[in-house]
Amino acid sequence: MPIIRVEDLSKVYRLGEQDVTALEGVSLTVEEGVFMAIAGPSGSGKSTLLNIMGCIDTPSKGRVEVSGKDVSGQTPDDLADLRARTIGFIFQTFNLLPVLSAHENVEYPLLQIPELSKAERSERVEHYMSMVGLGKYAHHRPNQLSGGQRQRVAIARALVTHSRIVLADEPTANLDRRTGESILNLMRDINQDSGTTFVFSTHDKRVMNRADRLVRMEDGQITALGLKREGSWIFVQDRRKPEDDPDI
Ligand SMILES: Nc1ncnc2c1ncn2[C@@H]1O[C@H](COP(=O)(O)OP(=O)(O)OP(=O)(O)O)[C@@H](O)[C@H]1O
Repeated sequence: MPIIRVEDLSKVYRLGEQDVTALEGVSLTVEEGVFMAIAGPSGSGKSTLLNIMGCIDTPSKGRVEVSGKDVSGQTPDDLADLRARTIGFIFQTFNLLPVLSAHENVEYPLLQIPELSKAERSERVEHYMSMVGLGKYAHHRPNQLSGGQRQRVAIARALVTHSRIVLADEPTANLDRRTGESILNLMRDINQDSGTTFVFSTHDKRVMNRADRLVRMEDGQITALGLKREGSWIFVQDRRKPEDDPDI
């Protein structure tokens, strides 16, 4: 069963007197366990698509299913619960709370799960902090951590609720190349070890080439859909123009 399915999505933002079409007729199936990259130029709709798949934004038109459930009929409380228990987010600017320690940042989403005791929360936080290699940094505040370490905290925070899906908006954009690679390796290891589905947007060709599924976007539409087979991309839908980059 696909873990996310979107059908004929459109999103129009009203900006003053103008309508801006961010997505137009986007349909996509995300199978459980994939490591999927969404690539495309700035303004092509990558973040809008991720936000709608993660139920933090709603489409103007179209259908969104998460874990087989149509989310359009759900109340804001149901959606908050679905997000809290199923979906983790990672952002390019890390989005950690500056006044909280690394441990407290990771613990924060667990406060929305009332059946967990304080001891269970601590045990989970320690497990994920050590999984991302930050066991010794629990008491550091974000401004006492490097960019790569902050993104590791964000990864632990995304996983601590036992999310089956992690959506990451340009997770390596603010990191130098080596640190970005180590973050990507960490995400890939977690994907392979635990089967957690990852969908991430990127501009970076090296990052997209690490994926096993590739969605190419242009002007709010999907122009190509790639599957990795024995190290090469096979495109099952391809509406790219001849002047587009042939590699992606
Ligand atoms: N809140 C908003 N209000 C108005 N227009 C918006 C809003 N959010 C996005 N847009 C517009 O929608 C289009 C798609 O934006 P989106 O952020 O999804 O693109 P993107 O591919 O993620 O870009 P980038 O790579 O620069 O982050 C753009 O034209 C953008 O200006």
